[in-house]
Amino acid sequence: MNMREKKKLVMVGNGMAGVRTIEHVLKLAPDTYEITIFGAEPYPNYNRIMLSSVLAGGADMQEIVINDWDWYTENHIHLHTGDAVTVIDTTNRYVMSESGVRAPYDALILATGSNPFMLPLPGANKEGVIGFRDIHDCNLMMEASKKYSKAAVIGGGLLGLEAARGLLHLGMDVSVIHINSYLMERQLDEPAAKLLQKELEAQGMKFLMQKQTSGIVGGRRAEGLQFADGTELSADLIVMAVGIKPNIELAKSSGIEVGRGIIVNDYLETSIPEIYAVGECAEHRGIAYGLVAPLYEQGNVLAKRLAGLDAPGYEGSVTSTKLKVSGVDVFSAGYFNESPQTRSLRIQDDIEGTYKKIVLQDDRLVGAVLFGDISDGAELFSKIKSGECVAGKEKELLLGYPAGQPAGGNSQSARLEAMANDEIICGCNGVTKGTIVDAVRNGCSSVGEIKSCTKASGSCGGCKPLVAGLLELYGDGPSGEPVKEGICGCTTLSRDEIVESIKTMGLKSVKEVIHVLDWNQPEGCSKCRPSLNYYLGMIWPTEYRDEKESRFANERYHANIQKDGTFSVVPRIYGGVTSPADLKRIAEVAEKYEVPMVKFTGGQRIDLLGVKKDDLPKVWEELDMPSGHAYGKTLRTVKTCVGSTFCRFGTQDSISMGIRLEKAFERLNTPGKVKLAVSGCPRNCAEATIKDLGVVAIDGGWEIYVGGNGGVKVRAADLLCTVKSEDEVMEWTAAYLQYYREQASWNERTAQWLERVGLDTIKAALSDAEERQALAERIKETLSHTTDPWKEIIENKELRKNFESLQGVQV
Ligand SMILES: Cc1cc2nc3c(=O)[nH]c(=O)nc-3n(C[C@H](O)[C@H](O)[C@H](O)COP(=O)(O)OP(=O)(O)OC[C@H]3O[C@@H](n4cnc5c(N)ncnc54)[C@H](O)[C@@H]3O)c2cc1C
Ligand SMILES: NC(=O)c1ccc[n+]([C@@H]2O[C@H](COP(=O)([O-])OP(=O)(O)OC[C@H]3O[C@@H](n4cnc5c(N)ncnc54)[C@H](O)[C@@H]3O)[C@@H](O)[C@H]2O)c1
Ligand code: SF4
Ligand code: FES
Repeated sequence: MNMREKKKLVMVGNGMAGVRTIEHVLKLAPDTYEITIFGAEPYPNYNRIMLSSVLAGGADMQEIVINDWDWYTENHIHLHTGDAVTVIDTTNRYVMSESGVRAPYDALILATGSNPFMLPLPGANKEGVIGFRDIHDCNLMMEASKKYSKAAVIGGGLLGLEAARGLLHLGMDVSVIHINSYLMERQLDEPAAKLLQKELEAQGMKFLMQKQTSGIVGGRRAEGLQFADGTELSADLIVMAVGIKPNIELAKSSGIEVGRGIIVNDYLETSIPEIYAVGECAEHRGIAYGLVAPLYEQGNVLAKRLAGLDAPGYEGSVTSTKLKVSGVDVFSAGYFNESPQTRSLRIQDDIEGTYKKIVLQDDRLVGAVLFGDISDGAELFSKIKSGECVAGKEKELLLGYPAGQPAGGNSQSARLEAMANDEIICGCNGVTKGTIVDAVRNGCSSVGEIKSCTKASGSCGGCKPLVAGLLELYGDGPSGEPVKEGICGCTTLSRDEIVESIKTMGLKSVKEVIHVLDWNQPEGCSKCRPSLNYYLGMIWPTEYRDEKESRFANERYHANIQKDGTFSVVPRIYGGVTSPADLKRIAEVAEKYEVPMVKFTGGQRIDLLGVKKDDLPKVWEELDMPSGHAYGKTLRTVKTCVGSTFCRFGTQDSISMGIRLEKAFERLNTPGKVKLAVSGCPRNCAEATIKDLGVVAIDGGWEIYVGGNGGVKVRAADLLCTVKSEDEVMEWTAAYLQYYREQASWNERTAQWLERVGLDTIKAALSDAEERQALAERIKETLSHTTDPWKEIIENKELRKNFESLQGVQV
């Protein structure tokens, strides 16, 4: 067909929903239209969703372009960017732009999106008060972060929290002002929102809840906020994220019927013939959507209409959302609030930090909220959309695996394999498992290729791990390229690369590392999660909050699980020295809780074996002794010999030296477990030379041995140094342990580490007095933030509950 015979299709708005519609039109009716697009922004079509990631350092501006300039040229599209349409002449069928471009149309699409809703507060027009909608806003925030330090975000919804996270990443002190009593009330219920707030507070975000802003103070530039209750907050940058308003002004002034948005029917037709509206600016059956998935569905329907195909209309969408804040997994879909017609099932695990609620109506799933573990999101959302009957399967949906089956078979690949072909993997683009599997079978061999071919993972990116999982499951495996060995199968990054990235990029949580460093499994695995938890705690001793869910079961329960499911309890007995009173108490507790066995350990401690899980907090409480940490990668014991107080050979007081060491370094997190010993003379009765660090008294001083091991592979320790005083023993031990903490890989015992790096390297690092003292200072700082885990659980009702049998299931 000749170009001149083509119909003229004009689109106002060069954003996500509009251009997606055009892409479909080009596929369905490549020769029907001569296309002209006007965009008010001076850019080609870009992924607005990813602005949050740009702000948070997870992507750069170049990466977010969806269709570059060449795409428009290749598809013969006349593009006018940085030029807003100001007039629609609906009688003579043309539009006119700000710069005076006149474009006649046969069909006109309005895809003008939304504008951020700016609260009409006194002072809202001051410099430094912005919305968060486009590249310009994003640049303003990045610039402001270089000059100013305090940011206030008004609105604790999806956008506000993503903006706040980005500003935190940029080093600002960020307060979120929220009008409601809990965050994201449009997407979450209260328990999930409270968990979210706690998690974000741990990342450094501050919250002012139930606060109504009454004004913005300052001179030309904003300097702070005033609230209705008379309080104030100082801020150099104020971001308003209190919702959006469909951009309807152009339509309204052209006589097109509008409500909250531009009113459209099921075929996206407005009140004026040949004028259509799609995306956030459109109001369909009373709803103006603010997420891309429904907008893309609208785009599909409109493209078919424009291509002249006889296809069903758009009937509205059920939506799902995910908050794109690294380190926090939140998912919500459908109708998640209870009503007299619904019933809900909930499960909450405070140790794992997870929450899950499903809402049912007439035996159908109508809504879900997930926090902490969102791996069931895709499946639940599919069930909500399909409206299938789930009677009898409610608990299965809640627990995420068939009731009665162990969760072990619940790996991502097992789930993906079990999914039906019509289940949606990419919510944003409505791409099913079947479509992705077909793409893989037709030769797509990377997530990028699958994205080009199916669009899956091309919008918010939240489904990338599932797409990668399907590729692994149904692809041909590695393409022969050399694969770099990572710390586990989830990444190709080495231990050192990860530690370096955590430091330089300021990553503060396991999930953030997984997200920013692009792990191929969204939840990580049992190998990388505990190691990341360790590295984060080692690097950020003051601010990092230990992630219990990233620890092995023994460390989560602060007791070693035994063959029969019971636990062993080893209280701390410093230096192996006890008292009649402590022994009596141990005996009474053992009798009261019918502990089947009381045994001395190889490290001179008393082990109560066979304690029931429910009894653990009570046993700890009644023992009233600190945890002996017999279960963790930490300082286990300091074994001592009798020493000079009673032994006639003893030259030094090994017991008091041992107790001093144990009291100084108990509770320390280390890459592998650490055992110490102190002997009072070279006869070495405490076997100090097969310990991670052993101290042996000699005439006039002490020898310090390192890297010994008495386990599977016996290794005699090497002499690190000889010192004169107890204080020097303390300093060298502190420096050695901290150097090991900073340099070793997680799960690497000192013996393996020493063999890997060599004794000379360690000696060189510690021989400099200044460096040694700096290491000792760092360990001191770390230790000042540790607490006794047993005590913490005894005193915290919520944590205590996790030791009761299956908690939190409410039907
Ligand atoms: C920071 C951020 C994060 C988001 N994250 C998510 C997410 O994770 N998941 C999700 O589903 N959604 C998310 N959204 C929402 C999503 O980006 C929007 O739903 C989507 O972009 C809407 O597409 P649209 O084409 O309707 O509007 P837009 O993408 O806003 O495009 C409209 C375009 O029209 C232009 N325009 C307006 N008037 C005129 C005129 N008169 N002449 C010419 N051009 C005009 C505008 O300048 C704009 O470029 C996010 C939004 C933001 C701001
Ligand atoms: N991850 C995602 O899916 C994502 C991310 C960003 C944005 N978006 C979309 O962008 C749009 C805008 O997001 P949003 O968060 O601004 O809208 P929203 O309507 O979801 O949330 C606005 C929040 O601001 C609060 N609020 C309203 N008035 C306030 C006031 N005076 N003071 C303090 N708080 C006030 C509300 O209680 C509400 O929780 C939405 O359509 C959203 O879906 C989605
Ligand atoms: S190591 Fe020396 S001091 Fe200690 S108990 Fe043995 S002989 Fe006595
Ligand atoms: S779910 Fe957002 S890109 Fe796939």
